[in-house]
Amino acid sequence: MRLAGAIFSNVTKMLDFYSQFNPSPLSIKQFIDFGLNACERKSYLFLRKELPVRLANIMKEIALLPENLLRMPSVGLVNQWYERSFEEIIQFEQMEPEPPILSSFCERLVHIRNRHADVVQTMAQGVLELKESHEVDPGTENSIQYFLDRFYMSRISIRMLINQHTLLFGDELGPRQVSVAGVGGGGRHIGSIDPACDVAAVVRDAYENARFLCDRYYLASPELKLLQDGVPSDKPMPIVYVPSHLYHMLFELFKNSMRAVMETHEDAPPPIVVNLVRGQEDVSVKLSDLGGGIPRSVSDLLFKYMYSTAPQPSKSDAHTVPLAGYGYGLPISRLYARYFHGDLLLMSCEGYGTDAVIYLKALSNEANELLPVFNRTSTKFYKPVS
Ligand SMILES: O=C(O)CCCOc1c(F)cc(-c2c(C(=O)NCc3ccc(C(=O)O)cc3)noc2-c2cc(Cl)c(O)cc2O)cc1F
Repeated sequence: MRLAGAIFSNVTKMLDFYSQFNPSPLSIKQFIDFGLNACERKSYLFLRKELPVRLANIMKEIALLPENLLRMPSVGLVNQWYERSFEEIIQFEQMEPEPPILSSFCERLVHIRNRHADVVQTMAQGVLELKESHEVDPGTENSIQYFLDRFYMSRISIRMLINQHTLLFGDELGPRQVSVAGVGGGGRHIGSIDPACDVAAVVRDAYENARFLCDRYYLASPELKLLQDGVPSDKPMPIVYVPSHLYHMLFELFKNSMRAVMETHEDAPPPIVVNLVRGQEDVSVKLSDLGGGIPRSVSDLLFKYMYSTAPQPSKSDAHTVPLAGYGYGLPISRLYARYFHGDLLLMSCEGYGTDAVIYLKALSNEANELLPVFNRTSTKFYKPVS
C-alpha cells in the first residue's frame, strides 16, 4: 500500500478507535480542585487521551453531514484542520511524560488552538456557500442546526481543556506560577476560571464596551440600571465561573438590547435593567429592555445558524448591523451558557420589549460540562430513516 494510503488508513483506524470512547465531562469544581495542586504530568496523561476522544467524536459527525455541506470548500478546510490536529495529538500516545515531552505537548496545544482560531467564521462561510449553491430543504436545515450546536459545543469544550493546560503549565505568561496564585485579577484565577468571578463587575464591563459601540453608531446609548433581587445594588456577586464566557454572553445581549432600544427611541432612550438573583440552584442574570420586542416567529430565528448566515457586510459599512445577523452571537452565547449546564432564554413581548435571561449553576459541583456524544442516536439524526 502506498505511504499516503497507509497513513490515511491508519488515521481512519485511530479515529474509529478513539470515537468509541465517550468524552469525560468535568465540572468547574473538578477543574478548580485539580488546579489547586496542579500536576502537569497528570494533566498530560489525561489530555493526550481526552483530546483525541473529543476530536474523534465530533469528526465522526462531520463525516455524517449532508453531502452538499460536506463538499463545501470551507467545510473541507475545517475538516483538514481537525484531521491535522488529531494526528498531531495522537503522536504523544507513546511518549512518556518527561519534561521535554511536556513542553512540546504544551507548544503543540498552542499551535492547535491557533490553527482553529477561525473555525466559527469558516464554518459560517461553508453554510453560506451551501445557501448560495443549493436549495436547502428543512430536513437539511435541521441537520445543520443540530450539527453546529454540537460542533461548536465540542469546540468550546476542547478550547477549555487546552486553555486550562496552557495557562496552568505553559510559559506564555512569563515564569510559571510557583504558588497556586493564578494570573491577572488579583492573582487568584485557576487557568481561565475565577473562583470569585464578580457577576456585577462583568455586567458593567460588557455594558461599557457595548455602550462604546452604541455611542459611536447612534451618538447616544441607554443607561444601565443594575439591581440585585430587584433593588438597586453595587454589591459584588461572586460565583465560580469562566469570566470570558460570561462576558461573551453579556456583551452579545447588551448589543442586541441597545440596538432595539436605539432603533425605537429617537431621544431619551429608556435604560436597560439588569437584575441579578442568586437562588439555591441558579444564579439568574436578567436583561430587560423596552426596545419594542420581536414576534415569536423572529425570536426563534435568531438562534438559527441558517437564518443568521448572511453575506458579510463590507468592512467599510461594518457599523451597519443588519437585523438578519451575520454573527452567530446568539446561538453561540446560548452554547456558552449551556456548556456548564446553564441556559440562555429570550422572552420578547412584541410591541413592548425583550427580557433575556442567563441561567448559571450556583454550585460549582453541579456545573458539569455538557458534551455531545457520537453514538447511534446522533447517527440516526443525520441518516434519513430508510
Ligand atoms: O447577529 C447579529 O449580529 C445581530 C443579530 C441580532 O439582531 C437583532 C437585535 F440586535 C435586536 C433585535 C430586537 C428587536 C427588534 O429589532 N425589533 C424590531 C423588529 C420587529 C419585528 C421584526 C420582524 O417581524 O421581522 C424585525 C425587527 N426587538 O428586540 C430585540 C432584541 C433581541 C435580542 Cl436577541 C435581545 O437580547 C434583546 C432585544 O431587545 C432583533 C435582532 F435581530
